Amino acid sequence: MSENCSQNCNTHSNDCAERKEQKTDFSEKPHELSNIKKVIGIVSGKGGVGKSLLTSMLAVIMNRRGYKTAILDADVTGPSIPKAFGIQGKATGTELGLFPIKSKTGIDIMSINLLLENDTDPVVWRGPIIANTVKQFWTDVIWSDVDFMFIDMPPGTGDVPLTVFQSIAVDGIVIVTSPQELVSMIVSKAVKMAEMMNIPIIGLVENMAYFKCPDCDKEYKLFGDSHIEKIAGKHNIDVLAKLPIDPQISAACDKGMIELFDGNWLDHIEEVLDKKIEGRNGGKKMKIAVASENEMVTEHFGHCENFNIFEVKNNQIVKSESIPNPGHRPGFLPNFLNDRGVKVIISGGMGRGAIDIFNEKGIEVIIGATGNAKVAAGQYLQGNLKSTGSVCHEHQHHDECGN
Ligand SMILES: Nc1ncnc2c1ncn2[C@@H]1O[C@H](COP(=O)(O)OP(=O)(O)OP(=O)(O)O)[C@@H](O)[C@H]1O
Repeated sequence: MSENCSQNCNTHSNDCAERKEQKTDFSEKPHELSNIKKVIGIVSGKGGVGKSLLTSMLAVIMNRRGYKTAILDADVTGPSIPKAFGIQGKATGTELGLFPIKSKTGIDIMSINLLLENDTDPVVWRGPIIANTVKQFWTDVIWSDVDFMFIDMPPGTGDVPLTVFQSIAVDGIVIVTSPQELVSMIVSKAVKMAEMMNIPIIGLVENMAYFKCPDCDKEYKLFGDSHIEKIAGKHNIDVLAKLPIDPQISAACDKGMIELFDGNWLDHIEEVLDKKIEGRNGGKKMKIAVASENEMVTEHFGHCENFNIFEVKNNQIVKSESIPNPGHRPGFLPNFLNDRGVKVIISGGMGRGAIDIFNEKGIEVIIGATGNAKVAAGQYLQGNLKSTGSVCHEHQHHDECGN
């Protein structure tokens, strides 16, 4: 360290070797017992356009198709999800965390209304508390295995939705509008917010687009002609669906029977969400390193013989290579693997020091693994390999395990 260094990088404009990078990553990890594959946020420019309805419908459709589905109701000041699903009970918890409530057809739901004593109590909290509540729905709720989580986002593009986007790793958003809104401006704002957050936009849904006369089947555009295609074209995004105003829909919401809704407007959504959205380990490439003795997971991370590196795409191993351990010096191996793009390290055992360095670099550490390295990597991708979390303290392992 230079002799002039005050260890406060803000007081100097010059770059120096000791300069520490400012961290701007506010993302929070989900509860360690949650294994959530894809997270879809439903956003709108303002309240009352059908955001909760669309969130519910998407969850119902994906649940009908056999996916494990969950709804995180982040619309804390206007929570309408429990009512639409007819949920009366209250959420429970243990010292480990909170449990969502299962709907009649098995959709896991968490909402502020499942925690308030009286669900007609207004939530008159300020923005930071609301944002924090939503964060806790992500970090403190034990969601277990979820294929698709749908988040009913707080309305608008202000402070609260922004904080939610920063803390929860959303894989894509669906923007819902209605024709009477100032659609163009609202969509532009939502698109800008998504771009700022670097979140893919899955598409637009126009709600209340028309009313179909039950007697003559004629469609009436109650709010005038739609400009949704033009707006979508301007931003190069897809129009996923146009939903009619349908008294049966509002009746289903009011009676808590949204799970029985009938309509084919969103039938193609499985294709869009399953194939086109990159999940946590989805379309993005990533690498898993397994500390090994040849083909087998080793107990001793620092003194392993080789690292089996598996390249993953669409949650599948697409390439395998074995690289020799370049040698063990404290703190060296985490940097060595990080430089090679490794995002997950699997080992039998590891010292606290090495675990901390990996964690600082955002690399997930799985310890306690045994057996064949490729099988272990495959189990991890299936969500079946959990870290025992056991740190190696034994004196004789001190050096071998990478302390
Ligand atoms: N296409 C539709 N046909 C009939 N009723 C609808 C339709 N879309 C929404 N509604 C009704 O309009 C009301 C508002 O919808 P919803 O709660 O989904 O809006 P929102 O955007 O989530 O609003 P908020 O942000 O205020 O919660 C609900 O009673 C819902 O049943």
